[in-house]
Amino acid sequence: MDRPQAGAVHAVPDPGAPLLVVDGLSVHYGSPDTSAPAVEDVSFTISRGDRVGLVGESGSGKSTLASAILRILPPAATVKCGRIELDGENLLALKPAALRAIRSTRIARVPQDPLGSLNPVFTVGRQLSDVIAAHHKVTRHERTTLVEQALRQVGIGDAPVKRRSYPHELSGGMRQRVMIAMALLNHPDLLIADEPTTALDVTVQAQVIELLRERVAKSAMTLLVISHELGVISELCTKVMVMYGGRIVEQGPAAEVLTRPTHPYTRSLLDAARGKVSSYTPDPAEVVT
Ligand SMILES: Nc1ncnc2c1ncn2[C@@H]1O[C@H](COP(=O)(O)OP(=O)(O)OP(=O)(O)O)[C@@H](O)[C@H]1O
Repeated sequence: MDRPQAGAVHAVPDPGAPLLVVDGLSVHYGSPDTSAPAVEDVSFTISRGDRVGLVGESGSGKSTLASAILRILPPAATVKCGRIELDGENLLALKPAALRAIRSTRIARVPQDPLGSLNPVFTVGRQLSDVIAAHHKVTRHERTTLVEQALRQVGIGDAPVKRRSYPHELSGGMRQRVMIAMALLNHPDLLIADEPTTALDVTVQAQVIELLRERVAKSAMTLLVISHELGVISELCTKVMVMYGGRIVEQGPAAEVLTRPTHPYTRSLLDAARGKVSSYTPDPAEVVT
């Protein structure tokens, strides 16, 4: 299945054109007057076909930034200022119905915790089928065929059996495969994978990374991977953005940032990934790029 037949026809995208533009974005939990920003004055552009990794330690603001892009920030959060545009459309100005239409067809997310993201009382097949039904007018029989194709594409061989399974009946790796299938169902322009392997066993992590790499390459999809692990980023991404304290402190091609980092925090991340004891204390005089 490359695209459900009954869907809207998108214009042929121009590879390399800006897809997501984030400009001067700041997010606070609580009042901007009394709370420190979780994301502060963040700007970047992701072009079509880019595979971008967002890396940084816990609490650096990665998930807040992803939630702001997806417009799923909790009520306590406020976007103080900034712009988020997808193909020139201001996501921050969209009404709920327009947002629902964009989610899963234009931007989709592979979550950190597949068990918490799947509904425990419905089979995985039913949940995949509902996502198709929300956006495409296809018969029940066609939906079943599409669901089984989607499961096979993520390496779930016995799809007719597995689609009848409830989430708790599947392994963690299998559940994450289902989430990837769900995210890819409507062929989004941008796939946001938020710590896609963190909840998985080490052996399964490698399989899920390989699956993501294969699916993204096959569909020439634009990818934003969020991870605190440089290994995951280096496996999947062509560009890297490094977050620290709510800011992007360094960004550039993965080959450069991961071999010749310019910011001391990125150097400490790389040292830690290589098993060297390393710590980073910000110097107030440091230039933030
Ligand atoms: N719902 C919330 N309410 C209040 N503060 C929050 C909330 N979520 C995140 N924060 C705060 O915002 C800052 C950024 O957190 P965020 O979760 O975005 O970072 P992260 O880099 O994604 O971390 P992790 O890798 O642990 O998920 C942290 O100081 C965190 O404590």
